[in-house]
Amino acid sequence: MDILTWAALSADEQKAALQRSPLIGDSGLEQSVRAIVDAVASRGDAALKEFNQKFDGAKLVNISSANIDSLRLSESEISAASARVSAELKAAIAQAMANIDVFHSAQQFRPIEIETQAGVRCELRSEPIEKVGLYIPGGSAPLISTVMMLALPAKIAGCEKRVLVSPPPINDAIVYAASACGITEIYQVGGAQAIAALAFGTETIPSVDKIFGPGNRYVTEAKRLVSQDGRCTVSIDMPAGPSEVLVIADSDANAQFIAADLLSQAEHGPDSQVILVTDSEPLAQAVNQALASQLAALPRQEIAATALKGSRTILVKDMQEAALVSNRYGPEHLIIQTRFPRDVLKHIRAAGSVFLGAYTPESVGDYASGTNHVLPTYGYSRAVSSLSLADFSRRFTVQESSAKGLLGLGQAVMTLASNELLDAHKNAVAIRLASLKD
Ligand SMILES: NC(=O)c1ccc[n+]([C@@H]2O[C@H](COP(=O)([O-])OP(=O)(O)OC[C@H]3O[C@@H](n4cnc5c(N)ncnc54)[C@H](O)[C@@H]3O)[C@@H](O)[C@H]2O)c1
Ligand SMILES: N[C@H](CO)Cc1c[nH]c[nH+]1
Ligand SMILES: [Zn+2]
Repeated sequence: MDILTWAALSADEQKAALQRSPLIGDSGLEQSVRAIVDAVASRGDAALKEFNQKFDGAKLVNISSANIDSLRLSESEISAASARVSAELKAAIAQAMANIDVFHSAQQFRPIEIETQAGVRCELRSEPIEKVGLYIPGGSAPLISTVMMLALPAKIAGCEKRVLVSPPPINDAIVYAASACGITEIYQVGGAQAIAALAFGTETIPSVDKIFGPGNRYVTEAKRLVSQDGRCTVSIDMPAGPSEVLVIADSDANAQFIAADLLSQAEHGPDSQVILVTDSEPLAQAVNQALASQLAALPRQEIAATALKGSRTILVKDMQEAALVSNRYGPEHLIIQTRFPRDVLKHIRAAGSVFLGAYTPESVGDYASGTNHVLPTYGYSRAVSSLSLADFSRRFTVQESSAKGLLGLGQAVMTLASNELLDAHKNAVAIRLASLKD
């Protein structure tokens, strides 16, 4: 990776050093995704089957079990797929599920009920979102872990209808994990077309209230488009696009560990990005050497090598400057491999998920520590939170004023209404206060 010295860069060069590959605002991407979304909105299942053939058809050759003409998996297909999953993988899924369950169950909402002034009671309540759609990426790697990250919180939150979509041919372990997490509605369709189906509904796939899940640029763009489309009313979790990691390291850090962590995200896709920020030039050089030797042994070396081309190392003067650079980038994942990682953590203002110390590779959070791996990318971690139980429910307020409460609050409300020139608002109070004088 190129090694840049932060202090020697102009303001524009610093900006360029923290640039991702274009995703949002790419008009070519928007146009092609809009065409897919419109086709699904107007032609439903027929369009889905055409796109399945067009974008995923090549993978279906010689796969007899992949019947993409029936979009929904039958009960017997679900059982058969589950039976093909090894006992070892089932045990790993069970261990991951237990940790994800513990961490997300601990996030249960606590209602608030409070008297703001005598006779005026305010409440904050929460209800599960009724219908949720869960997108599981499957283009270049079958993300079994994403099933657990979405399906478990949806179940814990109490979402009644939980629909899962993933590109064909759907992976057996994705089907097994879905079933283990209580999902019975599984559809074989991916990409922008799957997102459009969840937004508008088709003859086979039901529309949902909120769409969750990460994906490539087509999926992420489709989520953005449908969430702004006047023809449907669907929310999305967040822009969770191509994976990224930023590692902050000092001279104490292990170059081999860092290279392994950088490659773990670079292998996700050619548009993934990895950044090393360090105050040690010898470490930066050692990481570059380790990257070269570890990359050569990876099956997905072509993908990772492309991602590394768009990645870089930034040399800073100290850990405080490292935190400043990281905050400006707002990484999806932040790994801190320094002598005192919690001291650096104190300065962190923007990151989707943080991994502390030499023995916390990002992989543990990706799969099984218990935290959620669906995280904001593209700098959105500055304002958007990592996925949690709260995302699967909606919060709403309740208020109740007694007659005494209205006597105490009414005049202030009427004064505010008068000053907003909204007499009907004022009258709604005045008519009641008058009735109390009778
Ligand atoms: N941010 C997060 O929380 C998070 C978590 C997990 C994974 N990810 C990211 O998810 C992504 C998964 O990507 P993927 O590609 O492997 O799987 P994917 O399921 O997101 O996308 C595959 C689909 O893309 C569509 N597609 C492919 N080429 C197309 C084209 N030219 N035009 C229109 N549509 C096309 C196809 O329909 C295909 O089914 C990776 O970038 C990974 O880094 C992010
Ligand atoms: N690193 C991804 C989130 O950006 C999640 C993942 C799933 N499997 C492996 N990794
Ligand atoms: Zn990962």
